[in-house]
Amino acid sequence: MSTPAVRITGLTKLYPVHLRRQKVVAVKDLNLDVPEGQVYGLLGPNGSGKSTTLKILLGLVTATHGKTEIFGEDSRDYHSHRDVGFLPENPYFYKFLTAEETIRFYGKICGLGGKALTSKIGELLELVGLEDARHRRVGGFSKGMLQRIGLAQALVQDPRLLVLDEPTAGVDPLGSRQIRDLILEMKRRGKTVLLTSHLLEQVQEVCDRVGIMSRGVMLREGSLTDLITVGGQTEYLVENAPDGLQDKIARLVAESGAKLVETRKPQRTLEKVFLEAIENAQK
Ligand SMILES: Nc1ncnc2c1ncn2[C@@H]1O[C@H](COP(=O)(O)OP(=O)(O)OP(=O)(O)O)[C@@H](O)[C@H]1O
Repeated sequence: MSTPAVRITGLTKLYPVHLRRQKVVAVKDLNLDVPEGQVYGLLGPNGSGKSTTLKILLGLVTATHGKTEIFGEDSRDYHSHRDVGFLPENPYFYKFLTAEETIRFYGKICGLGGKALTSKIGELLELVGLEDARHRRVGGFSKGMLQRIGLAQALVQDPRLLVLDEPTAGVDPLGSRQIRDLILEMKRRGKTVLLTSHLLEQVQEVCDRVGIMSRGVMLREGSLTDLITVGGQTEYLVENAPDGLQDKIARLVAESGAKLVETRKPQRTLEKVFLEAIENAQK
């Protein structure tokens, strides 16, 4: 089997509590693999240890026990970070810089420069849909625009692994749709994405694998399809059903000894209705 993009083995993190002897257990004996080329969603309620796990992986916080690897290298070694782009939970950007200057700033930190960086900036602004805001100061950006400029900075050195902490938190449905489309585009380009979220429907749309954490412990983990498929049942979707078909189907099902559990009209999600209404109004 190929080396996973991320491997976390027996990870535990205890935070000291000021003036107390007992410690907060933020992460407890966590194991997970993120296969290369997949989108992995780490889910859990507030305080379940998601951000701590990411911070340890990125070398921003030290682990109490356990091992974290990026493409087979110990992630405490900063060389392993050359292939990683990171979008923190609440990214902070210099308000007086424009979108272009912001990406240039991060590009230079990553050792890029000259014409290569200038063309990279154009490419990234187009990718995240901010070409029109190229010369606008980031201080006036909406939350959705800030997350998109955050994604652009995470992509500046063309990393193989993207780590996104709550990429759509606080973003409206239209903005979060754009971010999800970008995540899928990254996957199409062969990148691996590890993200955290508590917006479950959104995770369901983009993730191949999911881990559910609570109080630092991994409760469930696996491929999204395995986790959400209801065993022993089959759904049929029929278009233009003539009168009487439903009764015939019910009879056939009864004759076969199976049980017809439910017949219902398919529904669209409220999000789809919302996005359609907004998009039509913008035409
Ligand atoms: N620097 C710190 N010092 C002490 N305790 C901390 C520190 N950072 C996090 N914790 C505690 O560790 C636990 C896990 O926090 P963490 O931020 O990793 O959770 P999370 O799942 O990312 O939550 P959220 O969804 O709110 O971002 C919480 O109980 C939190 O209070």
